[in-house]
Amino acid sequence: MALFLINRYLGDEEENEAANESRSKALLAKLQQRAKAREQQGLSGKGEREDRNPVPRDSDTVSEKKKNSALSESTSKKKKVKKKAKENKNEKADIDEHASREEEGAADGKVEETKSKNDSGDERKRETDVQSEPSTQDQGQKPSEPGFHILGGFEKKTVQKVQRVLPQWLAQPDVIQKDIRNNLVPVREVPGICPRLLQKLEDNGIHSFFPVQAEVIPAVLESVSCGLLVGRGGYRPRDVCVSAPTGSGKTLAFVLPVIQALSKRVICEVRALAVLPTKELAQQVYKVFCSYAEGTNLKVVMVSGQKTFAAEQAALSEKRGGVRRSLADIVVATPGRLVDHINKNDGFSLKHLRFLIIDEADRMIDSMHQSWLSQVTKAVYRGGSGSEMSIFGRTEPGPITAASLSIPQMPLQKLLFSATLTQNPEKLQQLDLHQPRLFSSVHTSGTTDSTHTEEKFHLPQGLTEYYVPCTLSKKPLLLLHFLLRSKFSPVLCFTNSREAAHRLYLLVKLFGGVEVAEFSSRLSAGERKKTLKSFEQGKIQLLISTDAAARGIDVNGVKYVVNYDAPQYIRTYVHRVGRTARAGKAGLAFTFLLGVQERKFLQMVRDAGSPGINKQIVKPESLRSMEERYEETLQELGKIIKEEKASQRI
Ligand SMILES: Nc1ncnc2c1ncn2[C@@H]1O[C@H](COP(=O)(O)OP(=O)(O)OP(=O)(O)O)[C@@H](O)[C@H]1O
Repeated sequence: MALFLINRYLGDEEENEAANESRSKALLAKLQQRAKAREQQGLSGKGEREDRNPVPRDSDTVSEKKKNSALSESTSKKKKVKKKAKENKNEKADIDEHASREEEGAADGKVEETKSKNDSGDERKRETDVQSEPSTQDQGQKPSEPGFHILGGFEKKTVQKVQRVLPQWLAQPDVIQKDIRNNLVPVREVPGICPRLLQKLEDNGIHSFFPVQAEVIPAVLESVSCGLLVGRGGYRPRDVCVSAPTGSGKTLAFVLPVIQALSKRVICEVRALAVLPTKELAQQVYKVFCSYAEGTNLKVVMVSGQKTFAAEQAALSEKRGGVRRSLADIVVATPGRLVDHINKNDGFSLKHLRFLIIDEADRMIDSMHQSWLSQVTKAVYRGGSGSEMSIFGRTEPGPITAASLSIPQMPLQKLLFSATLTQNPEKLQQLDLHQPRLFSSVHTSGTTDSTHTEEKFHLPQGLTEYYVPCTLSKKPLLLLHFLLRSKFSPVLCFTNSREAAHRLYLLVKLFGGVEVAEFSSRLSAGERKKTLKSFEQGKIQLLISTDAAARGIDVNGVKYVVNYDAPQYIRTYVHRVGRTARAGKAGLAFTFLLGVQERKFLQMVRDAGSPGINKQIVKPESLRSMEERYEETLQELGKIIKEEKASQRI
């Protein structure tokens, strides 16, 4: 009697168990009967054979010899019988297995029952595994040959889902409130800001800090509280990563502490380097640095290709009496021009660099193929190893040891900023961060399902999102309807290519009634700068742009963003719509969606954490009165494009 009852989970088979039981019992009995019959047949067959071929007997043999031979004969007979029985037993097992396999497809669970009487628990389990996976056969694998045992290790196991585990610094960030208006902090309440900067802020009309500034400024100031050489407790300061919505004031969050930290410097050397992806952004950040460096000895220089290489070279350093002298404390650069200066400009030195600021960090990581970061690191530690171990000598940081701490050296602290900072640790690894500290408005749980890898971003609080279902042919009319009938102004409109931007610009211009301009790489840097200025001054009602203006550009007073072409990636969407609803203000974003785009786009926006996107329907009747003029315009547009193509301007 069994001491314990072990209930096994048999899945769906359990339900059919009762029905299958009687059949399997019958089958087992039948098989056992057949095996027995064979066994008997084998024995009787042997007896017959022996009768037919009797062992020849010699009448003259000694009786003892007879005895012995009789004895050995009976022993060998016994052995043979045993052997035969054994063979039959194996045969029976084979038959069982063969029969089980034959029955496999016909009755689930039946074979299971049969085998359970013969096999050990392990074999039974293996068999169950094999049976419970018809997919093996479905996938084109041969079913195992009847009569052969499946040896261990080949059964298909269920693949465990891998949990994505974020490092603690990513999983548990310092939280930044995304609601700007209700979380303003008076500038004088934030500790550590010098009186000169407080005055400057007041002069610039800034009386309160936005949440990101109230969190990040004290953190960076704290890392320089013991001077530029060492961080708190004598250790190398931690790198800082900031992920906060568009228009939340990230620029001031790095400009203010850097200016304050460097304002007491004695010798002019490049101590802060801000790297930005485009000339326009570099120009914007340069302006903010200049504004807050006013009244100090600090010199800010921009190297973005807006001036000639020689002019930038002259602005960065000079040689007096054969001695190089830096003319810049803070350099604002685009990666391409920066690498040019590192490689071709002898007067440009980064040996004293203390802050490396990477704005639009996720984009800058993606453009790592230019290897600008490794070039910067090389330039920082150039000539640092070996003989020149003075207070200014620098070696690339390694593990912390008593020896490594005995000579303090200028640490390089990285400050990363973006509205869509990647949470991909592999990508962030490329930046070689030192004990990073993350400030984020998005809180992600430490572990997530591997299938659910979408990253979440916060959109500005004051943003209202809409999507407008439309057809390809009616898209331009919709835009004109918003401008001429709904009187939207100023509108920043995005297309997916510069050709599309140019075509739409020509079409709106030909239709008339709207002050329109385009913004793309078709224009020179100078033309783009002029266009942005006119748009900011309110001289342009509609600016049609590629993604060149999607990131970072801070144009005051943009009330409407129109995604004329739906963006393909969520990051692009976040940055495009983030050109409105900045600094806690309100703004509207419209995305034109073709029928085929609707489902995927809406899913993408929802997955990224959008609070909700409203449907805006424009009735066809509303467009009817513009249709005739639109048709004429299309014909004119066709001619102009032909002419442009002929003169190869497109
Ligand atoms: N404390 C403040 N009070 C009032 N206005 C502010 C304050 N801080 C920043 N601003 C203004 O808010 C606007 C957006 O700031 P900023 O360009 O730094 O945003 P951002 O977070 O860098 O945006 P993006 O991610 O799009 O680059 C700017 O016009 C800036 O002058």
